[in-house]
Amino acid sequence: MSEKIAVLGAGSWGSILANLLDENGNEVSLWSYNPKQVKELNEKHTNTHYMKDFTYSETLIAYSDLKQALTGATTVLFVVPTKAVRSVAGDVKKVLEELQTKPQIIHASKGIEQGTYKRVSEILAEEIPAELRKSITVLSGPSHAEDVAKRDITLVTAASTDADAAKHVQQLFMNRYFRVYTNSDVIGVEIAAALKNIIALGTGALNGLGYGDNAKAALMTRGLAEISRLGASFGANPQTFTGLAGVGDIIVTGTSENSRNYRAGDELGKGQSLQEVIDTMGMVIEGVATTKAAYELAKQRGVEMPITGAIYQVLYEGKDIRTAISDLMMREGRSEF
Ligand SMILES: NC(=O)c1ccc[n+]([C@@H]2O[C@H](COP(=O)([O-])OP(=O)(O)OC[C@H]3O[C@@H](n4cnc5c(N)ncnc54)[C@H](O)[C@@H]3O)[C@@H](O)[C@H]2O)c1
Ligand SMILES: O=P(O)(O)OC[C@H](O)CO
Repeated sequence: MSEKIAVLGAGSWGSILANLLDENGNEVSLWSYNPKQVKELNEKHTNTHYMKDFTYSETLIAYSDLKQALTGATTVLFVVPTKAVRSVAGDVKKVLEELQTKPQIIHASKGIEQGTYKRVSEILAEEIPAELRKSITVLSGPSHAEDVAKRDITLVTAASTDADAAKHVQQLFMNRYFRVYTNSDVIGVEIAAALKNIIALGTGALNGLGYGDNAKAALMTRGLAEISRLGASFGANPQTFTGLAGVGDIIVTGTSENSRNYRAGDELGKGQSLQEVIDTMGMVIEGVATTKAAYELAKQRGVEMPITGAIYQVLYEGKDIRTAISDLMMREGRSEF
């Protein structure tokens, strides 16, 4: 099967997924709002700031003009940071109406919108033409761009309320190193994907402070418990949190130097300020904004999320990390389940 696919967002993940789709035999246009990046991708087939030492397929074409990128596309994949999804989707809507095309919509972003607390598929549903909403599919799971760039084995899930749409995404992405399952639980997959970044900030901080594996395993396990509680309050399927988007992604993000969230936490643990960490990363650290959104959302819904609350206090209220850890540890004893 070969298609014309437009990938929107040429950071680490967008550019590597675009390259994978190209390798799978599709005609891929990669859109970035940064003309310098487009020039580098087309002339040198590199994207040095985001993927050091990777050479992209010569048939992958980058565009800074959205209309050019979307022309003829039967599938559109959004991979911009969550904070940019609404504005990019609004622009996409205008172009699609002009082109009179009706592509399938996929996204691979992991976050929750500030203020509205919307998941990415909800933002897209509000912004794209109404007839495309049903096709929205989320691609998520334990997947660092750096590993996919090496064609290392990666398993993810494609979640949609439309089974045919999820199946289509599975077929588009599957290859010898990239295996895709389908899932109908969009809510659970998106909540798990967004909130695991908060926990990775935490395990990174534990690492920076010199804590060991026990502490990180504890944080990931109890972190997933509170993520599942929030998911349940929205009607998510509890099984989703035991799957690729849940436990899988919390392991990969919460233990790896490839994770920007983990690395950011590590630097915080070593004593850098949040602003210093953001300034030096030069790439999106989704967990920072998601911590605020999840903290407010949990309060609004009356869901108990002590770890998220502690990380919120560290990031947004200047609480000392060691005090936050000690306060969590000294909470009243309770039953695990
Ligand atoms: N990097 C990974 O391994 C990975 C894996 C799975 C999911 N994700 C998710 O994918 C999303 C994108 O992450 P990434 O790693 O590619 O980020 P990145 O920081 O590497 O790149 C982000 C890209 O978005 C562009 N961008 C930023 N603001 C924009 C705006 N307002 N309008 C248009 N474009 C804008 C940047 O120019 C850049 O090209 C995030 O939600 C992330 O959680 C990343
Ligand atoms: O680098 P991070 O922390 O944004 O994590 C990347 C992916 O979400 C891992 O699955």
